Amino acid sequence: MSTSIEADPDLLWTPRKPSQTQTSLFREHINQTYSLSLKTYEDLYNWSIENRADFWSELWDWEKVIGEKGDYIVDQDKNLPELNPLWFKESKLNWAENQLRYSRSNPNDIAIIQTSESTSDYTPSIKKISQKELNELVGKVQRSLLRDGVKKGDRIGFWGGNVLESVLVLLATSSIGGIFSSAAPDFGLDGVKERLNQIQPKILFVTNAVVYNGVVRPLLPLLPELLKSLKNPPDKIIIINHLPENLCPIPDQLQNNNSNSHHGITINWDNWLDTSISETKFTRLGFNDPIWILFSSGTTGKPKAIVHRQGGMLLDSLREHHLAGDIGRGDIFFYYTTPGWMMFQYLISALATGATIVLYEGSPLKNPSYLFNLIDDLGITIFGTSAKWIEVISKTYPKVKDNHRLSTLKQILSTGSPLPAALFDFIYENVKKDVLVGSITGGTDVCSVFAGRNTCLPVYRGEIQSRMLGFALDTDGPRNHPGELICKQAFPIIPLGFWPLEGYGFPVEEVELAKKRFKESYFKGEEGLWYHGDYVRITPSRFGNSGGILMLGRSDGVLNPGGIRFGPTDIYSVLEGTEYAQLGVEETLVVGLMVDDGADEKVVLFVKMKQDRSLDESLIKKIRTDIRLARSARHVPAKIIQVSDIPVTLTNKRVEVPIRKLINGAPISSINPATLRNPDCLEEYAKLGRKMRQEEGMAV
Ligand SMILES: CC(=O)CC(=O)O
Repeated sequence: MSTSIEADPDLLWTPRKPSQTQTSLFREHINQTYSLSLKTYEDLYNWSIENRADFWSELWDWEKVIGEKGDYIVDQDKNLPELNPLWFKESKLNWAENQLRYSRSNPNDIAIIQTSESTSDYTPSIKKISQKELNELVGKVQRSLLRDGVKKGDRIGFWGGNVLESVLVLLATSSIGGIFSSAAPDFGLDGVKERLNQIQPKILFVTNAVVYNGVVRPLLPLLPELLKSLKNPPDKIIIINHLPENLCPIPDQLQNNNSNSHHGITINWDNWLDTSISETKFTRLGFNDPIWILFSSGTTGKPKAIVHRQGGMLLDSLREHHLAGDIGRGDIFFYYTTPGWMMFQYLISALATGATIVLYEGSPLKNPSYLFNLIDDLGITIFGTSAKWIEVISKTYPKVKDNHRLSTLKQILSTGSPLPAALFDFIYENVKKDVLVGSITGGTDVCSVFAGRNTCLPVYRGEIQSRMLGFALDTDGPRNHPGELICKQAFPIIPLGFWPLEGYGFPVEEVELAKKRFKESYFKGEEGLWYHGDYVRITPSRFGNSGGILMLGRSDGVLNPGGIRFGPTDIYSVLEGTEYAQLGVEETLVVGLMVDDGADEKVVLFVKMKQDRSLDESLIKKIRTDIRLARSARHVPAKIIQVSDIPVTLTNKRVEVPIRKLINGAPISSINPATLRNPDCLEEYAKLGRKMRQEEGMAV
């Protein structure tokens, strides 16, 4: 451990006024309330997990949650393995009421800015919606849903772009106690079908089209086939004209039903919407009532339909945005996402802090300067994206700071995959020096962040700043060694389960199967600890930060050649710099091939090259040398093979686990193609697997 903060070569950024941050002020408040003398973030973190009931209760008050808290928080002693205790059992609240709370106190503040990509014949205008307008719009959607008989527990589906209406539908659904679920425009028909068939929405909203990479991509032509394939189709389909109708006309099969009457199957948003004006009314519900269903990008079986609880989602998003992130009124918060990713919910929940949120629909990369211009034009203060986007920018648009002022920008958040150390350097050298780079991790399973950005702490190269308050995170191995990320105590954002939950009219066998699958997915072993599926290392505590986190890959993608365990990221990070991009390397994937009857494994590196470039002997030699020098001889892949494509999930994550299974002999049918963006490439891996197994003298 370094003795002085300035002497640490990995230190990249320090907060200017750490004592003024929400976390430090909260620590002072805890000290006063409980007569304690917690001095550092680490002290507060330890207190928060040793006194969970007090922590989450204090958080409720600190964040001025609207609702009745009640006396019961959680039974601290009834921990995992009770698996999933109820929290705040006596409380009553409404998620949407809390998201819209600034519409009463600050009606003229801008709540949402909506912007979209353009095409050669379509230039959308930037829309700004005030808090008051937002409340009234949600009220209109709410009344229209109620008129259509929507009630507590009904599922409402949304398929389409990251547009204002998606937020209105989510808020209105929650105001009534409905359960929201959305799919992105780029999910193929099978992906949408699988989701809708599981949850059976009463009403489905669809945007007529989206623009991506300058091209109009209509969704309506897919709708007739989608509806035909649903076991239990929605009562109504509401079409949102995100693009002008002349650019994407309604197909004939849908035209017939498109009437002003509310009995048709498909109705245009404008015809459906109740236009009378009055404020939204909120039904207060229990903390543990469901709010939305997210789908995990698991690659075997049906996607897991994860049900989250409204109180947990509200309280923890305030912990994340306001307490850890100091986001509040005056902030303009952008996160690049689609409604098919949990970052959509992450972005929208920042409304409860009073910040303005920015919705962007379109490709983030068609013009790499576009989003940086947006930061300057809108005065964005918090900018969120994926590690992949930062990597592409570092290769295609490296001189960011020469072209953009970025004077309002305070934080850059990154997720989706680990942010390698080289990309921290890229941001600080080429984007902005005085900015908090927050690599954040959590995911669909918790719909929040377990470890991430923290405004009261320094940023160290390659590290996630801290474990978040209230989560007893650890690894299943010794400290400072890589291990699986676990949570040792129950927390209020454990999902309620997988859909269907009990009590919603689904067959008992389906409910029981969902319960079993849920338990098997996260709670391993006798102790019933929460296994998050990530392979990580918690670094030693530095300057009171409770230890940062290094992400090493998905835990089941762990490599173990000759008994040396390491994550795929150890290899990716060596090959991710500009040098390899210039040599033509586009993407890589690393997995283990089982040898010696499963007693050992060989590391196999698949490389996708840019068009017209090939993986020649000299490049293979360079890869081997660089990995040996940067890591160790044990990390050097035994096989380095060029492939035509690297498989990714619908949310663009590389999939080590199914490819590992495939090359070790599992059939292609064991992988659900609807969960992948490019399932056509699986055949190539199956063939390569057979060839490699033959070379190793195994039966194929
Ligand atoms: C916060 C996250 O972890 C988001 C994701 O990568 O799915």
